[in-house]
Amino acid sequence: QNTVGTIRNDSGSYNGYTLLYPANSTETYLINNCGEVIHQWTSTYTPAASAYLLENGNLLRTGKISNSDITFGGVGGKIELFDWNNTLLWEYTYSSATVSQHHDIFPLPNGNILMLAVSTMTEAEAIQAGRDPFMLSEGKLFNEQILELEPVGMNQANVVWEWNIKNHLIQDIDASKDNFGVVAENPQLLDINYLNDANPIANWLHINSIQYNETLDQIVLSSRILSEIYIIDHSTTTEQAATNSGGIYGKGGDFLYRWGNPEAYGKGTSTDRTLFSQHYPHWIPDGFTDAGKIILFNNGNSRAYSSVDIINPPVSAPGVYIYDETTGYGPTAAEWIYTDPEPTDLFSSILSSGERLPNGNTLICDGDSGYFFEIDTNNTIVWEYVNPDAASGILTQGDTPTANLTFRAKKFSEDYPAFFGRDLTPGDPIELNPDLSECTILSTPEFVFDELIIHPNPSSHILNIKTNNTIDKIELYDLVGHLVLSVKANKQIDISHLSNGLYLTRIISGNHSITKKIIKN
Ligand SMILES: O=[N+]([O-])c1ccc(OS(=O)(=O)O)cc1
Repeated sequence: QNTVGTIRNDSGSYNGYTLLYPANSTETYLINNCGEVIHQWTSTYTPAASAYLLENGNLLRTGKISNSDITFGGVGGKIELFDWNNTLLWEYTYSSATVSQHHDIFPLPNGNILMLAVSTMTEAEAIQAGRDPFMLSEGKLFNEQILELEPVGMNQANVVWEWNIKNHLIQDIDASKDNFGVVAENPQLLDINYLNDANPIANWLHINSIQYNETLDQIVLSSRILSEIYIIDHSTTTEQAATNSGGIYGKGGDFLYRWGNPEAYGKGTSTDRTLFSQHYPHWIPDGFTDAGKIILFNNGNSRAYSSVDIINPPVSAPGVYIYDETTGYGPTAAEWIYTDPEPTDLFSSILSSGERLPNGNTLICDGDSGYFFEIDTNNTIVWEYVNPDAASGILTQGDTPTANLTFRAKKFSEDYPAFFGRDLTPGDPIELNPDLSECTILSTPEFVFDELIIHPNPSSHILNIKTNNTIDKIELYDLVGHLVLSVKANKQIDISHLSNGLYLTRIISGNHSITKKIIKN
């Protein structure tokens, strides 16, 4: 039995490439299901927490730089963008005595980057914002902010949008302050004095994730300490985002939705909690099982087991969340919950993730053990991998792993555009003295083009090929296998000179191809 690297690869596993960015390592790896390294990037920094492989093959990665003033787990301060060949294209530093990037970022479709950060409120500012003066154990309080960065040059950015939690607070202890009000009547605001039984530290929210839904133009955040997730509008201007009006949903930067701990907004008690220091809430992508719902890793602090949960927020229209004056935001419970058959056998108090895969499997990262596992639709474990790149260095097969934490696991399909035209020849596994005797890459499912349509068919003259994938080459074969036509990078071919009959059209994209029948008439 292997102790690190791939532990299991059964026939039901999803055959793709997994991005691995160990928390204590400067390396980022792309591995196949046997744990063989397909590609690797090297930074000078360990990650703040997250990293992303972009569709163009670039790696966008957070980095941890030292900051003696802002020190909580997940503090980074840096973002780096590498191309496929590990050339640093851009870097950005957001770190000082009073601000820091931390945990997560999100690459937007337009090339901008959403960045999570804290900025320090002084004791006086916190009290002016309604914080109970007895709840300022560090003499400061962190304002959580989101900055949208438009990269400029090699190491600069324009901040093109901004949101700050300090503009969306409420409190019921000091009527002399502007934001005094009834917490239970204002679920769109955050009670600055709700501690959820935590110590009154500066990092009172510990936001650990930012994810984005392009269709809705909404952002979902996750607070580890308050055990709540929050959805806000991204369609606002920066000015609107500081208020309670404007944007597609008309609420400015106020919460559109919150879930996990209704006690936080006066709609329940601690027994109504459904989330426990959760991580990585994100919308399941279109085309996947449970698309549009929110999946997350529910770490389970204070209940001592972790789960992966899917919730389906009730809406009256897309992105418009139903609020019940008595019970608050629904649903009352998650729609799907995965726990280990022996629930306490899966427990990670920090980090971690769960994500749906294209074939309906679910990939789970037990972060504090650096353990990735994939379950099929019957909850059977079909793939297991243990990160061998630990704080002490690269582990050897057979070692008992320690300090090999991982923030998230993300598996990409073989047809993810980043892989087109790349050399994906497997190298060695990461671990020393590897043992792949039990592992084979079991299946190479046919490459699926994203909605490939050939029309008209039959055709006497022109064939049009409609697909979002890049077409590198089109080949036409007759029924005895002779190549009769070969066209480079085109979405249209002229077949008027061919004799009538049946042909096979082979469409090539990177190192994948698909073959379709067409009729010339
Ligand atoms: O040890 N860390 O690197 C670490 C610990 C906690 C942490 O915050 S959490 O909310 O993601 O668990 C982030 C990073």
